[in-house]
Amino acid sequence: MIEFDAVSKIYPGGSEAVREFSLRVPSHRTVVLVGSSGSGKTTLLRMVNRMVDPTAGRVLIDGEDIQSRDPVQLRRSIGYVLQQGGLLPHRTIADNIATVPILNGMPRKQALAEVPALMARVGLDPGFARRYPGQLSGGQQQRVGVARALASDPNILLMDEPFGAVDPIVRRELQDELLRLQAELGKTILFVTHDIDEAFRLGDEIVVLKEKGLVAQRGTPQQILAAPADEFVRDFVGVGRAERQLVLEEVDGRTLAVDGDGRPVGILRA
Ligand SMILES: Nc1ncnc2c1ncn2[C@@H]1O[C@H](COP(=O)(O)OP(=O)(O)OP(=O)(O)O)[C@@H](O)[C@H]1O
Repeated sequence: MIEFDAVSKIYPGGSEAVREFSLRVPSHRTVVLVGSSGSGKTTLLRMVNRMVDPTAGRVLIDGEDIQSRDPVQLRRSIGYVLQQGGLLPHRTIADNIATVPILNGMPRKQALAEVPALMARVGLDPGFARRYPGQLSGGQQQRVGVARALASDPNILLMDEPFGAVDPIVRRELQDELLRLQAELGKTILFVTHDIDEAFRLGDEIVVLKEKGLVAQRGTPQQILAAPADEFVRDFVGVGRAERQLVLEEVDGRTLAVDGDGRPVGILRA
């Protein structure tokens, strides 16, 4: 479990990124922080692996205040996936994926021997192992980023807009892949996005943030969609958007769901 206990962050220079934020991320769950640019999402995520230290408050992992943990050791024990993959361009895919296990002291040969299974796990052809990141598509690079984050089998995965730089179709594939992986692996995932649809797809729980990490609402996707806490959440979730305004229509004896623009989006199961 990850616990934010009234954390605040004022960056040197005076910019206040987060004000007294508290949250529990239960083990084996996916919690999504969603909010517009500058709401403090990345700052909060980075507090978990001590890339950012709070100016006030505490972050605990399984009950232990991480302020007492060595930041480098801590970072290597947590998977971290970034929007641009963060891959080393002059190292092969295999070397990129094996980086953390090797840093953790695993013999290089053994770490490299585990690469094909990791690649297969994220839906990548192990034949790509000898290629370089620039030879892969954006979506494939993101899969490498996920494989690298999983390589040392961390309990916690931090994901910062990991699918933000790929086109919508690939994005959807990567989301499906993450759902499949999570059903298999049961990691504790803290996921950051500004895309509410992505949050709805992936999150067991969603935290909608306003500026400075102020929580507008938290809950399951169902709770947030059914009962947005205020005007801000209504707007953010797009309750009034045509594609969220479904009505049922009878056509040839079957019941279709039709959106606010009249487009059919689904059919009720008999
Ligand atoms: N290293 C830094 N130094 C000073 N100010 C910073 C730093 N990092 C972030 N900030 C400021 O803190 C606030 C929150 O930034 P943060 O990146 O956490 O938000 P975010 O919700 O992740 O935004 P985005 O979606 O644009 O990444 C912003 O006002 C930003 O300008």
